[in-house]
Amino acid sequence: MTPLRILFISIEGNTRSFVNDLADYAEDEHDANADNPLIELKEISDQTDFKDEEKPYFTFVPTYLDGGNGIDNGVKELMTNILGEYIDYHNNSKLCLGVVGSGNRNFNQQYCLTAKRYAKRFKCPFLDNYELRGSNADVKRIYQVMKQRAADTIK
Ligand SMILES: Cc1cc2nc3c(=O)[nH]c(=O)nc-3n(C[C@H](O)[C@H](O)[C@H](O)COP(=O)(O)O)c2cc1C
Repeated sequence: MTPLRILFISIEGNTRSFVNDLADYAEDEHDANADNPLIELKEISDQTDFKDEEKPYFTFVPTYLDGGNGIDNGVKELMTNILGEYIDYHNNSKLCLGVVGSGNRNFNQQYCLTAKRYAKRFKCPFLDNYELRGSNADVKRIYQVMKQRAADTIK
C-alpha cells in the first residue's frame, strides 16, 4: 500500500514526538502485514522552501493562539502560521486529506482550535485530536483513522 504522508510543524517537540511514534507503529504494522501502509514525515518550519506537493498528505498541527473569546472569534495564530502558508501555496490544499490537531485541554474551548480552523479554511475534514505527546491508544486510533481515510479517498 502507498505510504501515508504527514506534513507537520512542531515548535516544542510534542508533535514531532507523536508523529515519530506513529511512524514507528506503522513500521511494526507493516512488518506484520505488508498491506499496512508505512508513514512518511515532512516537517515544515520557517526554513522550508515552498514547493508544489504532488501526493496526498495529512496535516498535523499543534495549537498556539493568543487572545480571542475562546471560540472562533478574534484569535490570533502564533508560531504555526508557516504551515498554513505552505498548505495555502498554489494547489497544495487540494491534496490535504484531513487535519489532526493537538493541544492542551487546559485551553478549554480553544483546545485544538488551529486544526479546526485549518480544516475549515482548506475545506478538508478535522479527523482527530490528541493532547500534548499523545498516548499509545492515540497512536493506534489515529493510524486506523488515517488508513481508513486514505482507503476511502485514494483509489
Ligand atoms: C503560548 C502557548 C499557547 C498555546 N495555546 C493553546 C491553545 O490555544 N489551545 C490548545 O489546545 N493548546 C495550546 N497550547 C498547547 C500546545 O498546543 C501543546 O503544548 C502542543 O503539544 C505543542 O506542540 P509542539 O510541542 O509540537 O509545538 C499552547 C501552548 C503555548 C506554549
